Amino acid sequence: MSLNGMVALVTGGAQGIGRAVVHSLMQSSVKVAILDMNQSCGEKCKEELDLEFGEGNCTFAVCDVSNGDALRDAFQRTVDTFGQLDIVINNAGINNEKNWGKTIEVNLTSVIRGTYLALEHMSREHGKGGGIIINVSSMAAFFHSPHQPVYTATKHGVIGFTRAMADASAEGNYGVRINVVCPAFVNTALLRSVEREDNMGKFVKFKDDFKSRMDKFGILEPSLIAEGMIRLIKDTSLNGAVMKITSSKGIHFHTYEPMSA
Ligand SMILES: NC(=O)C1=CN([C@@H]2O[C@H](COP(=O)(O)OP(=O)(O)OC[C@H]3O[C@@H](n4cnc5c(N)ncnc54)[C@H](O)[C@@H]3O)[C@@H](O)[C@H]2O)C=CC1
Ligand SMILES: CCCCCC(=O)/C=C/C=C\C/C=C\C/C=C\CCCC(=O)O
Repeated sequence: MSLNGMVALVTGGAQGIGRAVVHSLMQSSVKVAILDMNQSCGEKCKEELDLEFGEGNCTFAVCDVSNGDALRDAFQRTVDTFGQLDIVINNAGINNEKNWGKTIEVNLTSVIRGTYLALEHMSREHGKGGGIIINVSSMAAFFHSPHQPVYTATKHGVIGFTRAMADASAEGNYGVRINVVCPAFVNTALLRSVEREDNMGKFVKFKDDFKSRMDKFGILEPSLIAEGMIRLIKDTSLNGAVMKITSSKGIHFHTYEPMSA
């Protein structure tokens, strides 16, 4: 499946996993709208992408995904600029056990809102031509982490929401495939927040235990997560898939018991 000419929107796309998938999409000739709340990082990212791929192939907008109106505007501006929307990656996430309410807003509520906005712009229900949504969860949803209970809860939530919406899309003939990716530890700024009391709150005292998990399970590069996402986009048979990415098994899928009638 060629992605040439498609338009994608990536939240939290200025650095880390988001930035890696933006780069992979642009290598496949996809035009990309990058949303991020980090202005300096986003501007630097766009400058570098313009140099590599030429101007006019990506946009950057400062957008806090937890602000519903701002997110709605950013989706609309993407369609106004590029004329269509085909791929949405709800990637922005934080790790903050101290301000755990914010963690729920960014990691779960904004993923739900981003999915609904994506459907407004892509679903046949709304007279649109279909598309692909990827929501970003974590292996923390499978190996619960005592160091980050609320982060873990949000990542469970993202999987449940995505699978249910994928079924709704199939049953409602939305023409939109909705999948979720669950990376293990990835070498990004987020991972380094394990050292910080203002992120981990009282759980910071477990940081050595957390770090020994990283030593045990290894740390992945963002490019591997981007590779997994491109597979989710290109494989038209995948809807409601839960992709896991770990050091020991690489890119693979979680399987569930079939639901009995
Ligand atoms: N790094 C890791 O070990 C893992 C990360 N993940 C998930 O991958 C996703 C991306 O994380 P990383 O690339 O590691 O983190 P990162 O910290 O390197 O990048 C996240 C980006 O999201 C942006 N962001 C944060 N809050 C935002 C908001 N409210 N509105 C808009 N942008 C916002 C940040 O400014 C940043 O540019 C997150 O959902 C994270 O939970 C999942 C598994 C492992
Ligand atoms: C500082 C917070 C950053 C949190 C980032 C995150 O989401 C990482 C979670 C990763 C995993 C959860 C804990 C342990 C399990 C890790 C990998 C299991 C791999 C098992 C295997 O098949 O090898």
